[in-house]
Amino acid sequence: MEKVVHFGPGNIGRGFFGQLYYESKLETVYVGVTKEKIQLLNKYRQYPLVVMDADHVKEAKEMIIKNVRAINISDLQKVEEEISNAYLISTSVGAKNLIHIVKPIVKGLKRRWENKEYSKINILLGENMVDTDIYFKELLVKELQDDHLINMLNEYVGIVDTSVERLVPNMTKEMKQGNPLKIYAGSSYDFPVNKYAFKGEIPRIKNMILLDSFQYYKTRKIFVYNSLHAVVAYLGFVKGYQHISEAINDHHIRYIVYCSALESGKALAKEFNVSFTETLDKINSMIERLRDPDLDDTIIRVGRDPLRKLSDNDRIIGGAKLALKHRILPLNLCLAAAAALHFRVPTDNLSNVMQDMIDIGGPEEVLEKICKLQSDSILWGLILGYYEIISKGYKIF
Ligand SMILES: NC(=O)C1=CN([C@@H]2O[C@H](COP(=O)(O)OP(=O)(O)OC[C@H]3O[C@@H](n4cnc5c(N)ncnc54)[C@H](O)[C@@H]3O)[C@@H](O)[C@H]2O)C=CC1
Ligand SMILES: O=P(O)(O)OC[C@H]1O[C@](O)(CO)[C@@H](O)[C@@H]1O
Repeated sequence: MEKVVHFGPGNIGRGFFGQLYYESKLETVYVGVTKEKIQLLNKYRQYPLVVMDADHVKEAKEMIIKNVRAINISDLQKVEEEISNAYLISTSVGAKNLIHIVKPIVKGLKRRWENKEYSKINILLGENMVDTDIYFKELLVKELQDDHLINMLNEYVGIVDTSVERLVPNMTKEMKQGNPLKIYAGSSYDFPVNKYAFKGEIPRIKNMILLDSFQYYKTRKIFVYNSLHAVVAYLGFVKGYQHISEAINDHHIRYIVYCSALESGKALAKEFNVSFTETLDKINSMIERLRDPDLDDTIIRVGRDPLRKLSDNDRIIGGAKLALKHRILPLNLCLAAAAALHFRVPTDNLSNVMQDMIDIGGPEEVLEKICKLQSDSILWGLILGYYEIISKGYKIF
């Protein structure tokens, strides 16, 4: 049985990739950081997955995902060994953690080549980030240093960006009852990937969709669908809600969410010269789906890492900049950015870092360093204006 080394045995790692690989008759070796989870995966070599049916949420289907084991990222030698004879590598560690898996991957690749293993290998990136492939390749090149090794990377390693469509929410204590490895997931099975990024034979993975226009597809996922999700979370947080379904069922919030998605969606259609109709249908159905309390999620999870979500090429500012480029005034995205600047969750480290930045340098510090905005720009003025309005407690939504 061929082996996949998958970094990140979290929600998407177990709730999506594990199933894909099991059903494609591949073995999954998870590389993680949590000792207990690694021990459990090695003890049972399987875990239960509950797939919730989108249209008949009460008819959830439980299955057992098998052929799994796990190793710790700190055990560099084992990681190196596993990569040296792997069929495929994949990730779902969170964009901010990609930097921490570069060294072990490079060591594994070097070991492959030292062993004269010159079969081509692909790295599937399962993170919510635009241009993850470009970013990750830069990290690999920096770590490899040597020109000869960089040539080897170019020749033998495919760095493939993907779009994970499935939603895996926060696991509550009740959900994990009976088995801490148990995971609940949304029903989406599709796995779109960048068709042109593979090296060698394209791996046979169930439900993998080879897309021609991957760049448009992925940017739309982040700038429109993930964006509207984040907008619900940040506006909901300001209004004191805890769940996404509560926030989206608030008429004022729903209206702003819808308008924000129109701003980025229309800008994207113009940028890529495609029709907006299909995107509009999807925006409507996504908003409806978020209203369903059976598929609920927490505002804290969806809004997690606000600094990443406010960065210049991510779901809020990325869409706002593109909108402005196409002469669409992104008032609603700016309001959402201002709300995001108020996101303060003690357990979310990046929200603490953001609040420290704001305490020292004001919201301007985030706008300049993270959003990469100029102080004389339209977006700067709009976001700061909304930030002040929210700070002063005026009700604008
Ligand atoms: N949850 C969801 O519905 C979706 C998530 N995504 C993306 O998938 C990625 C993972 O998200 P989730 O699974 O929800 O998060 P998660 O927090 O449940 O999983 C991340 C996993 O990576 C592990 N990890 C962190 N640093 C690591 C390192 N240096 N080496 C090895 N493992 C490490 C964590 O311990 C955890 O098990 C993110 O980029 C997210 O944006 C994409 C689509 C859907
Ligand atoms: O996983 P991130 O990038 O922190 O953001 C959460 C977003 O990703 C998802 O988990 C899946 O796309 C959504 O629930 C949400 O829009």
